[in-house]
Amino acid sequence: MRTENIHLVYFSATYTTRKVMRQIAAQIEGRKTEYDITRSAPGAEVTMDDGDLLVVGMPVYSGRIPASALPALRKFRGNGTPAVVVCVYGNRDYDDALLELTDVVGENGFRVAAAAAFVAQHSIFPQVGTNRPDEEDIRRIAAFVRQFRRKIDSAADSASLQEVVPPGGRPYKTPGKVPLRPTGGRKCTGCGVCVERCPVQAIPAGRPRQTDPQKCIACGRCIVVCPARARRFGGLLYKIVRRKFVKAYSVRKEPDIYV
Ligand SMILES: Cc1cc2nc3c(=O)[nH]c(=O)nc-3n(C[C@H](O)[C@H](O)[C@H](O)COP(=O)(O)O)c2cc1C
Repeated sequence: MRTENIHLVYFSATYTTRKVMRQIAAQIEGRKTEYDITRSAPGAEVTMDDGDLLVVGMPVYSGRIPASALPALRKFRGNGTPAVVVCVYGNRDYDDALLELTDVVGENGFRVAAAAAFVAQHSIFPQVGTNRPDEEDIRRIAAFVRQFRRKIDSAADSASLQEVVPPGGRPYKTPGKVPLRPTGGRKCTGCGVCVERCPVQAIPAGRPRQTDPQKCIACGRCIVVCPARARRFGGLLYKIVRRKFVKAYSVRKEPDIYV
């Protein structure tokens, strides 16, 4: 079957999921439309049909997909339309996230023909998965694209596409609340870039050194966008958790592909 309109939908706070999605996009032929749902959802539902292919990318947050991304993700509706789902995780585990993403996309009218979990630098503990995706990951991404293209191209129609069921359990694991919040330090110039780019409006406009602990999802966006490098995770708790985390999860993991 032909899929000439490629719709790339992703949530990406620190841009590694976006990097994976753009690598995928670079390997697929067709007319591409990118929807970055990190800070906002499309105003109206986006309905897909014949000739369309949905490719969705989500980071893994506590073994799940980010809860704050779900309302926007649910705006994309299919009509038996083929879809490919991708999770990007920080070298610990993707637990139930890929299954959850497959389920959500399936419930919205898509047939999930392929799924993959790729590794990227951990956005809270950058000493884990440092500089990934790397050259080897990019080769694996290209191989994944070749595999799902072959599968979709050789299917007579979407009804005959075999759907994938990635690993994971139902009910999905309950995500633990991450007790870490980035804050601004003395280098903060009050420019407001973090206030504007925070996906959940957790940084008060007049007081950008602070973070609203009720709203913050610890995504790390404010750290990577700060031009003065003034924001960071800090404090004793962070240092203790980081030491344990780096010790436990530094052995390199490789991507998993389900086609
Ligand atoms: C709140 C939070 C929870 C996370 N939970 C996990 C996890 O359960 N397993 C894992 O391997 N990585 C986890 N990570 C790391 C991210 O999945 C990883 O860094 C991802 O590449 C971030 O994507 P982004 O750059 O597109 O925001 C977590 C990151 C954050 C911010």
